[in-house]
Amino acid sequence: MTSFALLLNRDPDGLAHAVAARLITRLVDVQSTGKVAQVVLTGGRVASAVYRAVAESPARTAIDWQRVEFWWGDERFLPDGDPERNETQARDALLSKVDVDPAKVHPMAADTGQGPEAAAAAYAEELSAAAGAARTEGAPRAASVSGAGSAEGELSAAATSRAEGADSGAGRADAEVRVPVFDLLMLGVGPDGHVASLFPDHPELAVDDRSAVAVHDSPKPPPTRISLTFPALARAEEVWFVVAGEDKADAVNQALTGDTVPASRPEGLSRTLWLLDDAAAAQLADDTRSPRA
Ligand SMILES: O=C1O[C@H](COP(=O)(O)O)[C@@H](O)[C@H](O)[C@H]1O
Repeated sequence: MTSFALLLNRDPDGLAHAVAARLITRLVDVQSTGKVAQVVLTGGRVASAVYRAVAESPARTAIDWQRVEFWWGDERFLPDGDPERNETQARDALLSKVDVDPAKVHPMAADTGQGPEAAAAAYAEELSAAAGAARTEGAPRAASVSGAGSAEGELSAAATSRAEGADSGAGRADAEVRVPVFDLLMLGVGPDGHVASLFPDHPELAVDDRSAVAVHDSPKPPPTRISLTFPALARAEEVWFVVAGEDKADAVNQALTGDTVPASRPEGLSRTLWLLDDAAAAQLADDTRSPRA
């Protein structure tokens, strides 16, 4: 079972700084075990504020940025360098400010005329290759449901039990979903309860045979996107939802009290955190609330 916590902060700025401090600590903790940290970034306003806060924190020097692998949970399918791309925002706010290894930064492809389906397939290939590399380097940090021998050697007991549960479904459709085990997956939530670029009532919610998918007709601009699928989002040790603003309060309440919105589905293999500002938590019942971040 994943452990679960809800942590509040007064305003978006306080939230961003609190999440930045946690992010630095998480990366330091993962690296202290000798691993290259695998992080999945999200997009949006709070995420950018978190990245800026990390870049501005003196504690950022505790991280060996060359030993962090960066992935994205979703992307707005736009030309390279477009300011609306999640990649552009993360590069501007953080990745250009610290000494990352360019080979370890894995943006989803920009729109170069190849089409979002090809771009999503290429991302799935890249994830699969990274999962394979993790296995051959002797650090079995790969998650796969492709058979009983899948490499969950370093997963927590909870993660192992979930991975075994998944493995037991011989012949299931998600047999080809192969991604590294992410140490941290950050997710925003839209006012409609979308997570990554998985929108309510869209067909991508049901995709379970790939790790990345093209998204069309997104209700939030731009209409064309790429997103990790739910099976891929399920391969993270820690999932952090980072949400600010009154317009998200209904979606947060729905996600935490039922299974009516996409954001209710992702869960960390070992830990799930909901990191909210007071406005985003406004509709939660008092007994759902817990200590401040
Ligand atoms: O379009 C997107 O929006 C959501 C939330 O963004 P926010 O600005 O409302 O915080 C984000 O999680 C997602 O990655 C992004 O593509």
